[in-house]
Amino acid sequence: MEKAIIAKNVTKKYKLYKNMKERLLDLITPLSYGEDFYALANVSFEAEKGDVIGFIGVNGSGKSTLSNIIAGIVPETSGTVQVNGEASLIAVSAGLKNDLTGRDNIELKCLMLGFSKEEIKRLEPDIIEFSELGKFIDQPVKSYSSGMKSRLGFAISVTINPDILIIDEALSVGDKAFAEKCLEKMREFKKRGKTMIFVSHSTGQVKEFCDKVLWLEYGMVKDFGPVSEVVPKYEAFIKQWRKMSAEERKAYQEAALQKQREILAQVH
Ligand SMILES: Nc1ncnc2c1ncn2[C@@H]1O[C@H](COP(=O)(O)OP(=O)(O)OP(=O)(O)O)[C@@H](O)[C@H]1O
Repeated sequence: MEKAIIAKNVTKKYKLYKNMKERLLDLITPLSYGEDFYALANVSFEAEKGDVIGFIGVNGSGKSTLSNIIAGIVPETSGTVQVNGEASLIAVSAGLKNDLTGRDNIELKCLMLGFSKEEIKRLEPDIIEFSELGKFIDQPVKSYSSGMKSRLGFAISVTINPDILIIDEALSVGDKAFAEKCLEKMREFKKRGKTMIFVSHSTGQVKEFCDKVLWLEYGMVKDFGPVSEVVPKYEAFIKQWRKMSAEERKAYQEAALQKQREILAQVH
C-alpha cells in the first residue's frame, strides 16, 4: 500500500510566558525564560493512500496542532512528517487574509499553490458558486461571520482538489444545509479514494466517514486503529470523564503529564 502520510515521533513544544518581559528576555538573552509546554509528544501514525482518518480527543489534546503540522502551516519541533502529495487544510478562516476580499483570497490561495492566472480564472466561478457567498465575495473577509469564512475555505479547498484534504471542525460552524453539502462532497471524495483527515468532536460524523481513528490525549497517542475498535473506547472514556469531579480530573491530568514527561525523557 502506498503511504500518504508518515508521521514519526512528532513533538511540538510551545513556550508559555507569564508576561511580555519574560518573552523578550527569552529572545534576547542566552538564558532560558518561560515554561515549556508540549502540545504534541512523540506522536507517530501512518495513513495509507485513500484512508479517511478521524482525529479525536478532548479540547486541547493536540488535534489542530497535528493537522497544522501535516498541512505545513506550523513546523514540528522534532520528529518528521512525510506527506506524499499536496495537503490542503480547511479550518475556520485557515489561511484567509482578513483585509482582502473573498475573491482576492481565492486568487491568493490559488497562486500560492502554484496555479496559473488562467487556471484561477477557470476555477474561480466554481469556488464562488460552492461558497454560496453571492455578492459578499467582493467584501473584505473581516466582515464575514465564522460560518461564511468556513464556507469560503471549504469551497477553495474542495475545488482545487488536493491529494490530501484535512478538515478541522469546519463543519461545526455555519448552517446545517451547507454542512450537508460539504459532507456530500466529502462522501464523493471518499468514493474516489482521496486521503482525508477529519478533526471532529462529533463521534457520529467520525463513525459515518472515517475508516481509522487517531485518539490524542495531552499531546500523546492514546489509541490508533479502526473506527469500530477505537470510537467505543473513546465514548466510554468521555462518559467517565463527564462524571469525574474537578479533583479527579486534576489527578487524571497529572498522571497524563507525568507519562508525557517519561515519554519525552526517553526520546530526548
Ligand atoms: N501558539 C500556541 N502557543 C502556546 N500554546 C499553544 C499554541 N497553540 C496551541 N497551543 C496549546 O496546545 C494545546 C493543543 O492545542 P490544539 O488546538 O492542538 O488542541 P485541539 O485538540 O485541537 O483542541 P480543540 O478541540 O479545543 O480544538 C492546547 O493546550 C493549546 O492551548
